[in-house]
Amino acid sequence: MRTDPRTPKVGIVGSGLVGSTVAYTLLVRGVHCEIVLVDINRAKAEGDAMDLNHGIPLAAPLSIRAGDYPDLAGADLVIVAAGVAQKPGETRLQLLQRNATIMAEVTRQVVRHAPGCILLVVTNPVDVLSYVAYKCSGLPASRVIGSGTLLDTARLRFLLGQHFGVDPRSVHAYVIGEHGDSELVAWSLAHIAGVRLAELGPTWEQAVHDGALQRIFEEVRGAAYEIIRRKGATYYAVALAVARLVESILQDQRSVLTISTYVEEWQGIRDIYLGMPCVVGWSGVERMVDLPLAPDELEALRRSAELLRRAADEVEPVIAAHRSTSTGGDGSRPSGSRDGTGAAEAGRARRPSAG
Ligand SMILES: NC(=O)C1=CN([C@@H]2O[C@H](COP(=O)(O)OP(=O)(O)OC[C@H]3O[C@@H](n4cnc5c(N)ncnc54)[C@H](O)[C@@H]3O)[C@@H](O)[C@H]2O)C=CC1
Ligand SMILES: CC(=O)C(=O)O
Repeated sequence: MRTDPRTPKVGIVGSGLVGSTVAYTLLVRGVHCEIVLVDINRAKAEGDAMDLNHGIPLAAPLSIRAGDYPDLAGADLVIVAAGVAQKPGETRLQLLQRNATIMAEVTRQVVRHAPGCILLVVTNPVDVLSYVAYKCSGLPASRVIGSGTLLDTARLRFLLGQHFGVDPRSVHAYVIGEHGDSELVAWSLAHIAGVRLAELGPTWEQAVHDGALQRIFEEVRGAAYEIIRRKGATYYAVALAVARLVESILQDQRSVLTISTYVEEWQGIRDIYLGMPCVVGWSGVERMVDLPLAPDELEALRRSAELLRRAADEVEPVIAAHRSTSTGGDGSRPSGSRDGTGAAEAGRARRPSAG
């Protein structure tokens, strides 16, 4: 249980389409918190804060303001959605070189002012940039989280719900691996009401034989490309995914969500961030679920991890130039917060350790 009675403080760095929609979603969902918007374009953050504040009387009591990095002091959670987004036809990995430096610089600033925070990376390519943030922040891996395949998993559940004619919230299925072209579905573990898809009988047989599941997977994997081709960006569903994560963290829900998490060593996958179901609560990632994947799924996951590892190697110079000198991203905790209160740090330190 979270014992700290303060109103939780959430920073959003990058008040663009995604960042500002996350703030809007937190407001509309009535998530109890104080929000600070930071953007290199200060006027944009200020305009968003004004616009959102005008909705408070119609939604929920909340404090939203624009600020700079020092205003993040004492933040419990900082969401990073700063950087460039894909143009039509561009892959997420093609953003890597441009966004890695931004992520490294943003991370150093955030940790300088809010060392007790959980860092939640949304900027793409989210898995590699979560790795960059981890290495440059010096925070323990449990407190550096990427939004990972949470959005892809929601897309998958929506489409499977449509296909099988059930509420997508009753569909349990995970997209894992890269939030990108090498992602995969853990089909062998997918189920509806405890009945594995593979055991749904004629419905499943038909879905496999008429290629429906393959089409659903391709639709999930290609969703961002299709939306960006039509309207230039995606932001509503990702904002809901991030808000869901924020709720799980701030309210210590310990929900199982497919976030991007640090895998030190698991089934031959080493030293990389990638999407896996994890228990997420007030202290961040409490544990990764040890999925009993089918052999072909494990093989596909390893291939996805290898691709992410090669991408991480490409930004090693950026990491080397920005690596935390206090801890080197080795999992140890940076020394106390610079706001002098140590509030967020102390609040987390008071929590009982996870199972
Ligand atoms: N992980 C996911 O599931 C998703 C990730 N994204 C990613 O989120 C990122 C943001 O996308 P959008 O909001 O659509 O882009 P956007 O262009 O609307 O917003 C980006 C914002 O970042 C700001 N910014 C740029 N450099 C900065 C810096 N150094 N410090 C502070 N602010 C800075 C810009 O001024 C702008 O307001 C992109 O990388 C996009 O690919 C988008 C959708 C889903
Ligand atoms: C842009 C992006 O990463 C998505 O919508 O999945």
